[in-house]
Amino acid sequence: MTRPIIALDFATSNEMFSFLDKFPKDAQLFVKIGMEMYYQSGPDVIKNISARGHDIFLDLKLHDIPNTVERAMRVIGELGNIKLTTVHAAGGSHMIAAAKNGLLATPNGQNTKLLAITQLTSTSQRQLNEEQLIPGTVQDSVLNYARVAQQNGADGVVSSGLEVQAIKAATGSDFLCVTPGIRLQTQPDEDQTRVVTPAVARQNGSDYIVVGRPITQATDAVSAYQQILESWEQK
Ligand SMILES: O=C(O)c1cc(=O)[nH]c(=O)n1[C@@H]1O[C@H](COP(=O)(O)O)[C@@H](O)[C@H]1O
Repeated sequence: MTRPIIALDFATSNEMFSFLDKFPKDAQLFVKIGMEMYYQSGPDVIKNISARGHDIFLDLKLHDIPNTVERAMRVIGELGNIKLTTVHAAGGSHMIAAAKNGLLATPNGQNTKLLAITQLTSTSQRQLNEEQLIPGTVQDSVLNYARVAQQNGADGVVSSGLEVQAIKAATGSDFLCVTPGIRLQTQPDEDQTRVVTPAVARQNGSDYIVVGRPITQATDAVSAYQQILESWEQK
């Protein structure tokens, strides 16, 4: 069983560290550093978190021309201690392949798994058809991106839990499915549109769930984490 990944979306590193301090000192968490923390604190935040023994998902969602992404991924690879990192699949096959090459170019990056974002969990059917002008269902688009990602060297994808069964059927069980947009039934969706509970993510075959506000904004963060963990581990 993997641990739920906690999205550390905080405005300052002080806030982030006081959140982490609520957990027992020997708790080995799996945490996600996104744009907000990384733009603010840079590589230091990675060093400080891995010094505490936590595993790191660095989620910068790169989306640029292949050369730029390859060079940026080389820098991410050199940071070391990054288990998972992301690009947008919409950047295309050449960009995904370049991202993987960038990681493979550094010894540390060879241990970093590359994930492609398919359709963000905040994207609705209407936005897909009317704003992105992509016809068909969200699942069709997610599956298309998952195939392109797999064919170009990605190790997995990020999608909603609603699409995981279909992705696994199309790509095989080793291709990682990472699932944000996680909410317990009683929790508000906020800006997410394609949400599932941890239990449903597990039943559908997700390898990892990513959970932010339901834990980081809870009055009792440790018990909120426990509740998510129990739902995730439930058969
Ligand atoms: O790449 C991601 O992690 C991601 C992809 C996606 O499609 N949807 C999504 O919500 N995320 C991230 O997952 C986290 C979800 O946060 P909460 O909605 O607060 O649980 C945020 O850090 C998002 O940036």
